[in-house]
Amino acid sequence: MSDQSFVATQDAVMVCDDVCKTYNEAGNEVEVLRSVSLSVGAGERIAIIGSSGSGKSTLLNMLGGLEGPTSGSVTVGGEVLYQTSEKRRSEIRNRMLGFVYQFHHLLPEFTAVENVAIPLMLAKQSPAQAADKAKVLLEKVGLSHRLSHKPAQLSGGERQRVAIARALVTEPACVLMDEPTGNLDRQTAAEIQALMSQLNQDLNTSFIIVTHDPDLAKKMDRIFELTDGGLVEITNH
Ligand SMILES: Nc1ncnc2c1ncn2[C@@H]1O[C@H](COP(=O)(O)OP(=O)(O)OP(=O)(O)O)[C@@H](O)[C@H]1O
Repeated sequence: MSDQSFVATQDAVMVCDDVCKTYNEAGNEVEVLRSVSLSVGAGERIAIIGSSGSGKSTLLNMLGGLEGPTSGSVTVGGEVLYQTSEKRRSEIRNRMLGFVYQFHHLLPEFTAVENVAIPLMLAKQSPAQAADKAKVLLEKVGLSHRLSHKPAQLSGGERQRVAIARALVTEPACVLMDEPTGNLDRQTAAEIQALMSQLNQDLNTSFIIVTHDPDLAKKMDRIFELTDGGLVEITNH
């Protein structure tokens, strides 16, 4: 199927409809998400907050196609994620979504440029083209002096910025971030926020961000809190 089959409508890049998630732990059912619904418009920036263990990562994984709900549906670019094949799901993820996790999962044997170039190569771009784009993104996150460094040669904040560059390099419709500025000092966190705003304005990228940082949450268009398994919108500012 061609890329045109991915539709990021004005109305919703992502829709999460009546999602429930229950884990079965040693015979006990643990209900983590209870009838969660969320619609994310193109260019919309959403913060998800909630106490530890409230289900934020579970929800983010579900929105990102990593873990199916017990019931309910998640639709990305008009396609119901967990009703397609695994192959199709990974195509949707690669084409439509970008991910930044707390543990950045960079490949240790590859340089910063190579780590950022990998999603483009998976999308069938030539290695030279992919490396060029990766360098541009690494410059944007302030790492032009670290292009050939491997993850072990980078600081925690630098690794985080490589992960952010990797998530953004394919210009995804929606970026999912788990504590994107958690390990960063104030100045670097502010730079990353500025980069997100720039992408949001230039490319209408949507962001869904799980965060404990109230400053970051307040900069988003809408804030939701996960509490007792439910997602409740709280008034910004
Ligand atoms: N695979 C699993 N099997 C069983 N229980 C799980 C599983 N994954 C998560 N849980 C449980 O679901 C609940 C929500 O976990 P989750 O990681 O989504 O919370 P969180 O809000 O992201 O927490 P934190 O802010 O501490 O990262 C927790 O009680 C956790 O123990």
